Amino acid sequence: MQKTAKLALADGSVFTGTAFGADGEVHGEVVFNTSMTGYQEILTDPSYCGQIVTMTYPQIGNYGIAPEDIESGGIALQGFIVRELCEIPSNYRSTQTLDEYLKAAGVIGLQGIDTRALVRKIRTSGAMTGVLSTVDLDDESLVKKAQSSPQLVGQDLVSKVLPAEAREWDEGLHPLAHSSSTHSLSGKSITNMAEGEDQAESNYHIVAIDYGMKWNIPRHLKQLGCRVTILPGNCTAEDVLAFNPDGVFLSNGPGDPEPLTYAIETIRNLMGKVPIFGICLGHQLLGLACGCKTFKLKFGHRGANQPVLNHDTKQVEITSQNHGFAIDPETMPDDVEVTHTNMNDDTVAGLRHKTHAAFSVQYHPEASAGPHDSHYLFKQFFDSICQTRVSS
Ligand SMILES: NC(=O)CC[C@H](N)C(=O)O
Repeated sequence: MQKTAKLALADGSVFTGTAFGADGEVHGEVVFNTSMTGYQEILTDPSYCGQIVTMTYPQIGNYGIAPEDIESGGIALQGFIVRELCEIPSNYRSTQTLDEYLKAAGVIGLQGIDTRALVRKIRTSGAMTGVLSTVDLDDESLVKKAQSSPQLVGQDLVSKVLPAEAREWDEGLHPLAHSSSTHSLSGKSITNMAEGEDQAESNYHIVAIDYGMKWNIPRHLKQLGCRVTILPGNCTAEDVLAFNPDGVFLSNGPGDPEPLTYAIETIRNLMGKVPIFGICLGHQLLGLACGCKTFKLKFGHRGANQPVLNHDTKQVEITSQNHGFAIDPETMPDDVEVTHTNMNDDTVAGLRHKTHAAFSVQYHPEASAGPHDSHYLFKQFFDSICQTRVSS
């Protein structure tokens, strides 16, 4: 028998549909993602911690769940909303339906609502807090709860998703993830990433600081032929330097970057000592460590077709994105420059320090899911590691 679920927003609107996944009640910031594929990677991206995610693509679940496609140890988002759930997936890699997956993970799903109307509301009014419930179906009570649930701004959500301890990462890219443009088709190494250098020959060591990292990032770092050590996002600069790394990577992660003062301090103490590359939250934290400020976007960028202009090459990259905050260019000090711009709204999509080897992007070159246009950034990081080693 079908069970009712409801989503109430802080502006008083209520959407009634059918429940799938687990039963219960959650609150969170309601956001939308425009990707046509990649729902499994979205579900397991820790950056969605504290959020209820709506997919704009009308049918979700049609290729099921494949264990190789997870991006972290579990699902960090609060709830998942689709127009239509596909209950009979067709995919030789699938081991479970989306419904079964959410049930097992204890995550509430809602389907059968007008997701276009919901998205238009968010686009017009901005991301809002909401409550998703299968247990309380009283509109008035749900709206009250939505209005009194906490805002994302000012919260440290990284502490909820960072790993408990350090570990080594040994997995390279999945053979299916190799693109012909940047990776050798033998699946052995990234031939043109390190100018023909074979994976096994590099002895560089990268420390990746994990604020809720998507696993396709260390897969890419490993594919560069480097030793990869992952440290929890609350590590100090001394913890990092104790490994004597050749490069430091700053990961993606959930929520507002400004409250993460411990992470900003660590990065500030690493700058100038070791090459740094940051993605998404890592980009925002690098910017904050350089003296920039961040602000909250009206409804954020979440999807797999965001156009970004590379100022060096004048080329446009189509990128995968998931963020609700951005660097304020007005606050950028003189020793920092913008390298990439989001062409939809002219927000900062990449920056670099003019004197230290440190650069970052607001988007996701590891894709997963999404286009592979920006894979070159991993090579750029590798090159800056090589150059620093040669000149030191
Ligand atoms: N994917 C991410 O790292 C997101 C960064 C940050 N939490 C934001 O929403 O802007």
